[in-house]
Amino acid sequence: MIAYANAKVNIGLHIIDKRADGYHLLESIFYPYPIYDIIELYPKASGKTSLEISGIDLVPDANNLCLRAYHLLSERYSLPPVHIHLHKQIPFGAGLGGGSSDAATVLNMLNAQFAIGLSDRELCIEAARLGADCPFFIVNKPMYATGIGTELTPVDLDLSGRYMVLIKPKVHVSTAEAYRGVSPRSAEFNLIDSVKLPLQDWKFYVKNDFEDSIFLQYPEIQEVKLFLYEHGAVYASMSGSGSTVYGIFDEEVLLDVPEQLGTVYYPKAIQ
Ligand SMILES: C[C@@](CO)(OP(=O)(O)O)[C@H](O)COP(=O)(O)OP(=O)(O)OC[C@H]1O[C@@H](n2ccc(N)nc2=O)[C@H](O)[C@@H]1O
Ligand SMILES: Nc1ncnc2c1ncn2[C@@H]1O[C@H](COP(=O)(O)OP(=O)(O)O)[C@@H](O)[C@H]1O
Repeated sequence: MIAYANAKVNIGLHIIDKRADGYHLLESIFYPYPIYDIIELYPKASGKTSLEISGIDLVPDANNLCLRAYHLLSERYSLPPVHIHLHKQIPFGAGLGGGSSDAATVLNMLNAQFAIGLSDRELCIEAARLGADCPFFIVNKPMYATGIGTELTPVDLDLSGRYMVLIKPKVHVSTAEAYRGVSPRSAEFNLIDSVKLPLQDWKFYVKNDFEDSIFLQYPEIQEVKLFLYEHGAVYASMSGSGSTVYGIFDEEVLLDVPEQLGTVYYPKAIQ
């Protein structure tokens, strides 16, 4: 069985409070983005569950979210061993949720392959054990996320007529470290109302609270945002805890991105 795991971007992100266990309460819009990891999974007649990774350089250790997703379900449903081949294309430490997407995709694949019969709602509960971003990838439609990111409500936001480009600076940002650098505060503007405004007004109202502290630490990420505005983006923002910055354009663009700024990603259909 082969499946494609897409990325996400965060449209606005307010960090509202910090829980006693250290997790933060937030509001954000999670929006699917069409770049993909490719996952092949098949049952093995014998031996142990194994993971092989190609594409972007990521070492296949026991903490890989593909394996954690397998072990989560195999403990409860005594699944046979499987082999997983992850072809990694979504950059990590990028705010694109690639690891969470892989995990959600493996949960979906196991559920189908072994006819476990879990509903999407039940899969979301399992996914939340693997990461706060993970349930979103089970639903995989534009969602207004609250709580620690696991409470999801469909949101009426359609950017399909626009063109979104990503630039991933060379630096990786650790999510846990990024959360340690922010101070929660009540949101200045209501996010759901703000995204109903014309796109050219978003730059005044749709904010990612991680930007201030991350831009201070990594000015090269802010440079990417300025580059996107200078090259015609109607709206640009860092995604999640970074380091990727996306720009939304009125029409298709081909950007001449200086090598030192980072790697550019254009939306692409599954190949
Ligand atoms: C910031 C966001 C925005 O969508 O995405 P990324 O930038 O990572 O893609 C998410 O909140 C990331 O979610 P996810 O990457 O699944 O986080 P987890 O694995 O659950 O947690 C990693 C660490 O981040 C911190 N964390 C995570 C979520 C949250 N609401 N509050 C937190 O404080 C915790 O320190 C936790 O140990
Ligand atoms: N399948 C996976 N793909 C990417 N990263 C993974 C995976 N499994 C575990 N990780 C770990 O999770 C970290 C965060 O990866 P990822 O979720 O892609 O980025 P982000 O949190 O920036 O969206 C990586 O640095 C890596 O150590």
